[in-house]
Amino acid sequence: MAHHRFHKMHGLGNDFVIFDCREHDLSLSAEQVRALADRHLGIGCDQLIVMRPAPASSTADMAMQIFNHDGSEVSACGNATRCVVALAGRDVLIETGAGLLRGTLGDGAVTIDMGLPGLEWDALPLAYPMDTVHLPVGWEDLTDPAAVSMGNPHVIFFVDDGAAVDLERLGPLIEHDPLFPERVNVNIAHMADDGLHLRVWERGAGLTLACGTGACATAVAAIRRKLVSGPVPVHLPGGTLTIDWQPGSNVSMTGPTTHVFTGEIDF
Ligand SMILES: N[C@@H](CCC[C@H](N)C(=O)O)C(=O)O
Repeated sequence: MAHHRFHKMHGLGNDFVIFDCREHDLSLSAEQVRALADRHLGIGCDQLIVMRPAPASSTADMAMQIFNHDGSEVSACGNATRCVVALAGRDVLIETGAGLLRGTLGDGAVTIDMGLPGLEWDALPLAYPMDTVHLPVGWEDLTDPAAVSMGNPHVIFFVDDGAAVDLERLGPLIEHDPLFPERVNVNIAHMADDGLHLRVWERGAGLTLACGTGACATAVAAIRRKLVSGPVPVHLPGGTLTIDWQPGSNVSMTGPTTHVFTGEIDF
């Protein structure tokens, strides 16, 4: 049993438990992650984050490790990356499973250079070669999705009424479909005069109030379909992110972060 300090933070209500392990070691089993992330028995969060020193071979200032609520380790989390930059208190280059990401502190917001989106079928991956702008598949009324990797896999449905979609029922069905060998994050978007409106069923976490990589993937898919051009506001249940992307360039994500409290726990 050891004593651990943690930060509870969120980006637009997508909440995190963050351990700053830049100066000491911490290894976590999937079972420990699930226990800490549990909202009844643990601290509670959508994702658990570990800040680590950058590997000696890297030019980064630090590294971050990302675990979903279900204990699975994943490569990318946009909202948590902003929180980590806010905790660092300065502009930083972060080594992630999705590559090197640059975070810039702004006036009340953090901008992350999220890198190039993965636009080929095998970047997600999908089980079969397909046109990722229009996947010829559907689940009940949800048809004709797009697919984009932001270092993690996203499928995006453009619908007329996002609120009418039973995402709690369809989300897990699509997340676990064999078309997505590494499972998938499910994005339901609709276009409005003020930008894109988005709800996300996250792989390994379920319905969340916001998903940064989901907002990036959805903006990229909408721009590829020529529905919008960047920068585009993406409105999520927890608030708004601004996403910018021009074909061939990196995706930029800007949004707020909130530090809720600092706590201590023995495990
Ligand atoms: N909330 C995140 C995404 C977290 C990871 C995702 N659930 C996955 O499994 O890929 C974000 O803000 O991007």
